[in-house]
Amino acid sequence: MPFGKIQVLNPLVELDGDELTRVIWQDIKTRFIHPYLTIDLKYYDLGLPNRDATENAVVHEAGQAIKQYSVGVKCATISVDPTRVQEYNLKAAWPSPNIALRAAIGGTIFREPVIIPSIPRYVQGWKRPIIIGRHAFGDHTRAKERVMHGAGKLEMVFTPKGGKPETVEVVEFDDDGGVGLTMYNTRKSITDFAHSCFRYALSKRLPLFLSTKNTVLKTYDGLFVEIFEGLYEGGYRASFEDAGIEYEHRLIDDMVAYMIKSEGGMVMALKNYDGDIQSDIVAQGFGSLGLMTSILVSPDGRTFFTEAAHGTVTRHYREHLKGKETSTNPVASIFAWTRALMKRGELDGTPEVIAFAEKLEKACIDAIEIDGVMTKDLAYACGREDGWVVTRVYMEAVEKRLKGLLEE
Ligand SMILES: NC(=O)C1=CN([C@@H]2O[C@H](COP(=O)(O)OP(=O)(O)OC[C@H]3O[C@@H](n4cnc5c(N)ncnc54)[C@H](OP(=O)(O)O)[C@@H]3O)[C@@H](O)[C@H]2O)C=CC1
Ligand SMILES: O=C(O)CCC(=O)C(=O)O
Ligand SMILES: [Mn+2]
Repeated sequence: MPFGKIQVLNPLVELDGDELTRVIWQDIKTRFIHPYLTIDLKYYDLGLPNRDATENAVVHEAGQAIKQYSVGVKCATISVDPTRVQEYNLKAAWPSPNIALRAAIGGTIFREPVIIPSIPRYVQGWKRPIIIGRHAFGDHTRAKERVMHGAGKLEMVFTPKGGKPETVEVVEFDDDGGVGLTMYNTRKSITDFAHSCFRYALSKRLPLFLSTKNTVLKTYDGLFVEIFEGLYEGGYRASFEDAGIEYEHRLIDDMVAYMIKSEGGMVMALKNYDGDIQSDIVAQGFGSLGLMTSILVSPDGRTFFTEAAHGTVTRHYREHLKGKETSTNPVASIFAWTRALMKRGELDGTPEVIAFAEKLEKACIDAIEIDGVMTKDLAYACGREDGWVVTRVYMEAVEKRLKGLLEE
C-alpha cells in the first residue's frame, strides 16, 4: 500500500459507551482508526457496567482528561431510568454522563446535519444546513425536583451573600400534593453561550436566531434575551452587518414554524431543553438521526468534544442481542471521530490528520451518493423500502472507498 500510518501528535480522549453504538464504535476503530493512524487514545469506558463499578468516578476522570488534552470523542451512553436500574442491577440510578461532561467543559453544543444530496429531505424545502447551538449548561439538566406528598407550601428562597433570605411563594398544595422543581442558569454561562453563538454564526456566515418563550418566562428567558441583545448591540452588530447577516430573537413557537417553511441556512441558539428536541427534529427532517453531528465547544474555544446526536439505539440493540444483523446508520458515530481528528489536527498543526478525516467523511458520503449503498433509515427516506444493507455491508463499502481515496 503506497501509504504509511499517519502520526497523530497529541492524545485523543476516547469515551466508550453502550449498546448498539458501542458495537459500532469498536468496528469504527478496527476498520478506520487503528489501520491508518498512530494515535494515543486515552480510553475511558463510560459503558454503564463500568460507570456502576467505578461509582461514576470514570465520568469525572474522563471530563478532566478532555480538559487536559483539549479534544475528546464520545460514544452514546445509556441515561439511566428506573428500568435500567433493574436491567443492569445497578448500585444507584447514576446521573446522565452527558450532563456531568457538559458541565465540566461548559460552552455550547453545535449540531449540524450531514447533507447528502441524493437523500431527499423529509422537509422538502430545506436546501441549506440548519445548525442548532444548544446551551450545554443548567436549566432542566441541573434542576432539583421532588414529589410533595400531601398539603403544604412550596417556596423558593434566595439568600444573598451576607443578606437576609428572600422568599418567593410558589404554590400552596392541597391534600393531594403534587410535583415541583427549581432550575437555574448563571449569567456567566448564558453570556458564554451567547458569545459562542455569535462567533459560530459569523464563522459560518449564517444568520443567528435566539429562540425562547420570554412572553411566558418573562424573567428567566428574559435574561437570555437581554444578554444576547446587549452583546449584539454592544459589539457584534457591526461584524454581522459586514458579513451581511442578521441577529434576531424569535418566540420558540414562531421559530419552529418558520424553520419548517424556510430553506434552512441559519444558526438557532436554543436553551438546553429546546436544543435537545430541536436537534432530533432537524436531524430527522434532513433524513435521519444517524446523520446529525454534534460538537461541544468550550467558552474559550479551546476544548472540544464530539459525539453523535443520537442515543445508543436500544431498539436495534435488542435485535442484535437476538443474533440479527441490524441496519443502523454509523455515519454520525464516524463523524464524531472525523470531527475530533480534525480538531486534533488543527490544534497540533498536522494537515495530514485533517486530510485523512476529510477523506473518511468523503468515503462515507460517496458510498451512499455514488455506490447507492445505505442503511435502512436512508433507504426509507429515499422511498426504497428494500434498497438497504446491514451496517456491516455499508461499513465495507466505506472501507473500500476510503482505501481508494487514500491511494489517489
Ligand atoms: N448523547 C447520548 O449519549 C445520548 C444518549 N441517549 C440514550 O440512549 C438510549 C436510547 O435512547 P432512544 O430514546 O432509543 O434514542 P436513540 O436516538 O438511541 O434512538 C431512537 C430511534 O431513532 C432511530 N435512530 C437513532 N439513531 C439511529 C441510527 N444511527 N441509525 C438508524 N436509526 C437510528 C431508531 O429508530 P427505529 O427504531 O425506528 O429504527 C431508534 O430506535 C437511552 O438510554 C437514552 O437516554 C439518547 C440520546 C443521546
Ligand atoms: O443526557 C441525556 O440523558 C440525553 C442526551 C441527549 O438526548 C442529547 O444529547 O441529545
Ligand atoms: Mn437528545
